[in-house]
Amino acid sequence: MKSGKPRGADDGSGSRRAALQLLDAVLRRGQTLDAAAQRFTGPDRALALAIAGETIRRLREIDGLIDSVTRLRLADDAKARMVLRLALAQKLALHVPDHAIVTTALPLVEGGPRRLVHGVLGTLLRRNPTPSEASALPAAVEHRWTLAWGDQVVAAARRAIVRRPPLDLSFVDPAEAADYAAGNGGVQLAERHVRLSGGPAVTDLPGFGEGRWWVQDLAASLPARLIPPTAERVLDLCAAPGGKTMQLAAAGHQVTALDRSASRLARLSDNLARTGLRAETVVADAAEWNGGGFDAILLDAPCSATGTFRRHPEVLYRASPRIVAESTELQARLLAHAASLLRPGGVLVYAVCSLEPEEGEQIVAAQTMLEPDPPTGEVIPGIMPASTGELRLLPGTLEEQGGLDGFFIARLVRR
Ligand SMILES: C[S@@+](CC[C@H](N)C(=O)[O-])C[C@H]1O[C@@H](n2cnc3c(N)ncnc32)[C@H](O)[C@@H]1O
Repeated sequence: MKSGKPRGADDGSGSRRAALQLLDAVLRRGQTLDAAAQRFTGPDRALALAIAGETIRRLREIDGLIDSVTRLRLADDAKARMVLRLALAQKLALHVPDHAIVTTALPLVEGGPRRLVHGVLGTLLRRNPTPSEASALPAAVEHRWTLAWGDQVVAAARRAIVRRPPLDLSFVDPAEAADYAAGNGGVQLAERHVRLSGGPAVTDLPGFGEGRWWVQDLAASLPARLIPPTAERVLDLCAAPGGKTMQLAAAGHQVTALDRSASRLARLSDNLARTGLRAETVVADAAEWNGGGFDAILLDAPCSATGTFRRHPEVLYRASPRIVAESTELQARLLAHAASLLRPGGVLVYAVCSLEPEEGEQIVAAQTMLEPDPPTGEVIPGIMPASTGELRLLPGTLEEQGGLDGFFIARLVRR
């Protein structure tokens, strides 16, 4: 290339090679993007993550483009398809110029299907495709969610997956939120919570260093809002990295935060230190730990996390029926044990960031130790629990305000 750069200077190929490895790790080996990206540390990392992430968001839209010009359908895991996917994501979502897309794609198939990739890419780029406002989800997910939630929710999820989700901040001091929103181009959608639509890196935002807030999707803030304000001793089960622990501590509860992962609890302790909040921390298995008599328990159970697909689109390619079934077995055990740690009359809030009813409604319906404890009125403006006390947050909820992660939340009481 006549770039005038010294040999070895970045010509963009390092980030594309890294993106190819990330895509392979996610689609063929079932890893998360963050876990797969840990091996990359240099300047290529951010661009590689952006390319791989946008590819996964628009995978079916992109595959449709590729299939519209190949005579024989390329196998899903063919290298030519992988490279074309990355190239088209740069075209549709990242505004990379066509010549840069081509010159960074071809070295990835050197000694392989170079002519095929060059031909298909050339044809598609000449058509100048534009990004659509919705992209289909993996077929298995669409099938499941159509049965569980219906066509309109699937249509909303197709729109949500291609949109960049907003950044939500939870404030230590609720009195600060309104001024912060006004001063930083945000909106306050609920008490203590500010939504920003973009801007600098989180660590560069005003107030991060002083620990005035932490990042937390608005939906993820709802479970702790259902803990009765009068509860003194509150147990946060499966607590790390501590978004809900900080909420509970900021609301004035005496919090015990338990997680089985010591390294994730260390992150929770760092978060508490940054925000100046306090909680007792315990490394233990929540299905076995025996310290009882709590006034309230928040069980944020491990799950398939399919509700977080706007921030982690790859969850939709990972959450197989086997992973969901493994989660449900653990969730049922955790809920039964958590119920035994409550004092009589104590309240338990069960939450999962999952859009699979097996991990939410069905877990609560199958337990026998607790009864529904419906909260009255809206939890936050626009979000009303069902008469059973359950909250189901689906794609399409508060869409005009930027949407929410998918969640299931239930408030229950021990009689
Ligand atoms: C959904 S995340 C929790 C997020 C956290 N509540 C928050 O708001 O930041 C699930 C957590 O469950 C923990 N976990 C999984 N199985 C567990 C078990 N058997 N006992 C205790 N913690 C467990 C994981 O280590 C992970 O930190």
